[in-house]
Amino acid sequence: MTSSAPLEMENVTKRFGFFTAVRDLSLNVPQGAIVGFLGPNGAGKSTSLRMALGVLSPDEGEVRLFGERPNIDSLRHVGFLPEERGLYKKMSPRAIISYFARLKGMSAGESRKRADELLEMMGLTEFSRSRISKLSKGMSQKVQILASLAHRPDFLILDEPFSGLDPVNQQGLEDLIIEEHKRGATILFSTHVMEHAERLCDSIVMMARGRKVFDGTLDEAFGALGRAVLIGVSDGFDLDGAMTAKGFGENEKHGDTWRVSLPSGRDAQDALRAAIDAGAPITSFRPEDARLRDVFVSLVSDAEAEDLRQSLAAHAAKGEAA
Ligand SMILES: Nc1ncnc2c1ncn2[C@@H]1O[C@H](COP(=O)(O)OP(=O)(O)OP(=O)(O)O)[C@@H](O)[C@H]1O
Repeated sequence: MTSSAPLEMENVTKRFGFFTAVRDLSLNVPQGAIVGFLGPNGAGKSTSLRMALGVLSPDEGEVRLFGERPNIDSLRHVGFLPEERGLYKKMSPRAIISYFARLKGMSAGESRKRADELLEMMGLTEFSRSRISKLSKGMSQKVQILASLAHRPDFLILDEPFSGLDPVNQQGLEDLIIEEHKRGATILFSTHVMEHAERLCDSIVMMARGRKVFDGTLDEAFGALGRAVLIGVSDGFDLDGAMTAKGFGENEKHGDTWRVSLPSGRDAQDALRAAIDAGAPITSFRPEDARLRDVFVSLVSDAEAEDLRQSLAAHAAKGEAA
């Protein structure tokens, strides 16, 4: 296998008619990484993943899979779970999984062995010879996931793999992703569910309205949100005035608790000291425990606000020109 990164996208744009679904996207999925691809509905995730596989061609920019434009050879090393689910209803899970493995070059004997092993891992052994039509939606989704990775791909691309699974099966899928990663696979998966990304990923890429709004490690994502502490005070104390005087300018009140943003170079202890020095009657204190969900909401709303600003500016420019 080549030493090039499993996936590189450079300034990729995709339009459908006048609509730009993906705008100037650059990203790099390095060998051995688990990357989460996040974004609200319609952000352009599936379109980007389809371009990564060569199912769609970009209008601008370049896609490289293991250093080459997606082609039959490079795709042999890739496993893909599409967003659209669907399997041959009359086949059994065992037959489907081994069929997909054989399509990617595995021998008949090895593919059946691998199918049995995977079905056991996902608790599906007793259904291995049933027809897909007899399985629940979640079960057939698990079979489709197993079919995508049966040939032990070097690079696994999963489009919304967790959607439609109950919490137990979501946990089972997290375990499977970790197993695949231990085996040596690089993984890129899209999701709306931040908690999976928080638990599994080395780094994340966030999209909103076709644009990349964040690309970095989880720590960098939390850093992008800005840190804060939550300070509870009694007797309607004016913490805002006190903290502003001590250089903590951004303070929001939520009931008796204030959210005090930490300016760069000041930490939680500095904020606590400042509140004590100001004589605040403190009833509670804790550094804010930011979640990926907060980062996501903040970056996505920034991107939406920027879009609105640009479209208003374009409207105004049109008006002036008329
Ligand atoms: N073949 C197509 N023709 C026209 N528009 C399309 C096509 N495919 C996608 N789009 C549009 O491009 C935008 C991005 O769609 P895409 O499916 O990539 O988003 P997504 O981030 O995967 O969203 P979701 O999480 O809802 O699946 C959407 O507005 C969608 O309607």
